[in-house]
Amino acid sequence: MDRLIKICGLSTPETLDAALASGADLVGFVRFAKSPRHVDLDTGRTLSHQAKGRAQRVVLLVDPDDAAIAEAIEALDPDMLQLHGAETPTRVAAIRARFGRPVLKAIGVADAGDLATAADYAGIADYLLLDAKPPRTGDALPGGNGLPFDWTLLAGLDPALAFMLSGGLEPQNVAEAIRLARPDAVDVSSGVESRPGIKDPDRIEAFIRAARAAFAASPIEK
Ligand SMILES: O=C(O)c1ccccc1NCC(=O)[C@H](O)[C@H](O)COP(=O)(O)O
Repeated sequence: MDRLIKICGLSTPETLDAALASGADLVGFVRFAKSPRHVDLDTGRTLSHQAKGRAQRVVLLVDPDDAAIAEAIEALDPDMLQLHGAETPTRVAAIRARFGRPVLKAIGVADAGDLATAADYAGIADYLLLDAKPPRTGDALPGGNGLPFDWTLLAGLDPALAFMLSGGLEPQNVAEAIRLARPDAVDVSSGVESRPGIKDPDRIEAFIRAARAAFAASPIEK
């Protein structure tokens, strides 16, 4: 994972095209019925076909059973699975072994103790996504809440651990996030929307431009 930019929660051909034309490295499709970004299998199939060969296609699932993974793979043929629930290291390993797709495991971070949890997945998940821990309110989603966490916590992270950063990123703050947290990749959803679930092509383009410039200005050695 090397200086990559992921746009998550794409659900229309037009906004997917904006992400691809702006140079997104990865595009994410959410399979979570309570999300305003949820795509049904037919829509996901069409979008994934549109992105094939132009960006890595990621299907996001939350605590999926094997049947939910199988139907998502059959329809979307993703390059990667993003697990955004409470999947244990054992479950992540089982999913990798059974389905043979790389796994991006999301870890909610609110304090330094959460970084120890992240380390538990090193060598098990293919990639780690350090995201803001969702608020404890009843209507909060497991992710995609547009909330940042304290990026300075990541100073305590093993420098050898490659990770993707997300949570409340937007065109205006992604450069500062990259400077402080020194991630290998960044991921955004809410920060490139005009309202929940509605992606804004201009914000997508601005985010990718800002992230690219910040990565170029902040080389990392791992
Ligand atoms: O986007 C959703 O609706 C969603 C639903 C359930 C689990 C995860 C979800 N999104 C995750 C993401 O979009 C990102 O990986 C990440 O959480 C950043 O989101 P944001 O803070 O909105 O940029």
